[in-house]
This record gives sequence, structure tokens and C-alpha cells, in this order.
Amino acid sequence: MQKMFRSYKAAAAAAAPPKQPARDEEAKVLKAPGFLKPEALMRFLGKMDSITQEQMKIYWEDKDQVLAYPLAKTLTLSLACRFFLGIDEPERIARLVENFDDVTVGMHSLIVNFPGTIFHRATKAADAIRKELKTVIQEKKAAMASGAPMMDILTHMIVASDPSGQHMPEAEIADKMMGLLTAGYSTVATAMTFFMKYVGERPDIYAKVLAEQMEVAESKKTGQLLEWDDLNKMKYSWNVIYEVMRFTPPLQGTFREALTDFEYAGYTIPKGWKVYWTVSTTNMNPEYFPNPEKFDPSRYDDISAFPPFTFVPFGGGPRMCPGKEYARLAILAFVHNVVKRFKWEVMFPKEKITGDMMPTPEKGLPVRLTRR
Ligand code: HEM
Repeated sequence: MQKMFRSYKAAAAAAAPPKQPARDEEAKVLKAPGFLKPEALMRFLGKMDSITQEQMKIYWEDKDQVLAYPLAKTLTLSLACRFFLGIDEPERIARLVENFDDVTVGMHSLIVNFPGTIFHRATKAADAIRKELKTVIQEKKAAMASGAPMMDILTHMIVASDPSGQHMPEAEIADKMMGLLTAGYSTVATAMTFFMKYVGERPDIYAKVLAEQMEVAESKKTGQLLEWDDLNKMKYSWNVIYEVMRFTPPLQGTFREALTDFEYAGYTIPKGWKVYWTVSTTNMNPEYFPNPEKFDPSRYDDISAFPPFTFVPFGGGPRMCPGKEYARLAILAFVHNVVKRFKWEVMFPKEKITGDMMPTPEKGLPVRLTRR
């Protein structure tokens, strides 16, 4: 986990001041469950599908129009709270959504800490989240003591101990959970939101996604939830998501440390400097993406044909996003449920997109829904 978070920590310095590096033993403890590997995620998929269906029922069905972005965030935070923390209460999730938004915005702000600055707001929000998470940890410990069965990442962190039998302090667990939730919540929501935008503007692509998803839906019995094999039948839908992420990368980039001096564009970058790499540097390069302005999911029919590090929505190398598979599950469960139920129209195709760290539709991406 230490390895997983080191570069994110650099990016998140604004919201969470750097702590002592995690101990090696902790890294082992936290990695042990393999909670983001497909074997572990398989068990989550049915529940992801049912949570997505519940949210469609509460927030989407019977509505003529919705704001796609805030609803996508509520969905992804509900999923993350369920699978990372084991909590389901909507009021708690609503409180966290607000605070996480402030932390996310603060990640790329100037470190100026006095009332009224973005950084100050992010620090306060991070404190509020830590406080809430500590309460969750205490409740969880009490529930565990009463023998209730637990299936979430937080429980693993609480019970795990290092070789000397030491458990991780609550404050540290809270920080680690905050890092995981921050990394895995608005990124997924952004991909879902821009799927709504780009596919809402392209009826031909919508028709193909719908055909693929209906084939999956029709192969299932009434009420049967999504299973792992179903995801393998969603290749076109996932290619659409790739194209969504090429047009609008949910995470713009992150930091690396130069291991040796090197030359770039006539400048010497000294060893030890922090460098910021971006996902989108090659996204519109016609050498790799012919006709780059065209939204064309078929370019990923053979994804292995891309030269290394030209298309990197999830990063690359040893620090590549460990949440990629989790994101695929959550996004495809959303795609399946939304296209099965609705056609939609983007109400303001020219809506301004703000935000440097996370692209944000200024009005929340209002869409007009038509029940299928
Ligand atoms: C569409 C969704 C997502 C996108 C586009 C995305 C993108 C990225 C990118 C570009 C990086 C930097 C990788 C690098 O430095 O090479 C990253 C790192 C990371 N992501 Fe994601 N991510 C997504 C979802 C998630 C989820 C769901 C989780 C958690 C469950 C997660 C956890 C992390 C963590 C912990 C890191 C830091 C890895 C490290 O430094 O070793 N991400 N992500």
C-alpha cells in the first residue's frame, strides 16, 4: 500500500500533509488481501449491479431530466463506501460527497492556508473526513466484537497486524482509507459522466452499446445480477469508455521523481526533481490516433497495437492505477443499467468544463431522459 500511495500522496499533499513513510510490514499487511485483484472483485460484481439498480430506482427512474455528474458521484461514493468501508447509510454518504469534492479540488491548489483559500477548505474537509472515518472504525470494531460478518477492506486493515503483533493506529487507517476513497471515487464518476455526454451526442454509438448490453441482458434470467463472464461480452462498451477517457481523461496526470539527471527539450532536469507527467500529451496526436477529433471506439479493437505509453488513462509502469479493474466493473455495471433503461439527450452540448485536476461540467451535465 505504501507503494500504491506514494505518488498519490505527492499529488494529495494539499489535502493531507505527508506522514512518515508506511512501514514495510504495513505494506505487506495491506496488500495481502489482494482486494483490487480480479479474483477478489468477482465477488463484488453482483452487489455493484444491485447497488447501481437501487440508485437508478431512487434517483433516475420517473425523472424527465437529471444532473448526470452529481448522480454519478453519489453512485461511485456509495459503491466505494460499501466495498471499502462496509457502510451503506445514505446520509453519511451525502456528507462525505461534499467533503471529498473539496479535498479533490484542493489537491492541485496553492499551499496557502488561511480562511477563504481552496487549500484551507480542503484541509478542513480532510479533517472532517478523518473524523467521520474514525467513527466508522470504532463502530466497525464494536460490530466485529459482536461477531458480525464483515466483507470490506477496512475490516482487513483493522484486523491485520505486523510481525510484532502491532495493529495499525486508527489515525493511520483513516488516512489510508481517505487516500483510497479519493483515488477511486471521482475518477470513476468522471468516466461515467462523460460517457453520458459523448454517447448522448452520438445516437449511432448509443445504438451499438445498447445492442451489446441487450444481448447480455437477454441472456440472463429475470432478476439475475451481472457476473464476471458478462463483462467479457462488453468489449464495445469498454472501447467506448476508452474513447471517453481519451477525450476527457478523468485524472490528468501525476508526479514522478527523476532518478537521474536527464535532458528534455533542451533543459536539464536534475535528479531528485519532481516531474509532473500528463495523460493527455499524446491523446490528440494523429501519429497514434488518426483523425484524433473523431470519437471512434473502433480504434481500440486491437489495443496491443498502440506503442507503449501513448494511451495511458490509468498511467503506466510499476505505479499504474491499481484500481483499473474495480473501475471497469463499476463503469460497465453503470453502462449496462443506464442504457437498458433510458435514451438521453445532453441538454447543453456546449456546457463549460471546468477544473484542472478533475474535469467538471459546470452545470452538472443535465440530461433529458426518455424511458426505453
Ligand atoms: C476511471 C477510473 C480511474 C482512472 C482513470 C484512474 C487513473 C489513475 C492514474 C492515471 C493514476 C496514476 C498512475 C501512474 O502514476 O502511473 C492512478 C493511480 C492510482 N489509482 Fe487510479 N484511476 C481510476 C480509478 C481508481 C480506483 C477505482 C482506485 C481504487 C480503488 C484507484 C486507486 C489508485 C491508486 C491507489 C493510485 C496510486 C498508485 C501508485 O502510486 O502506485 N484508482 N489512477
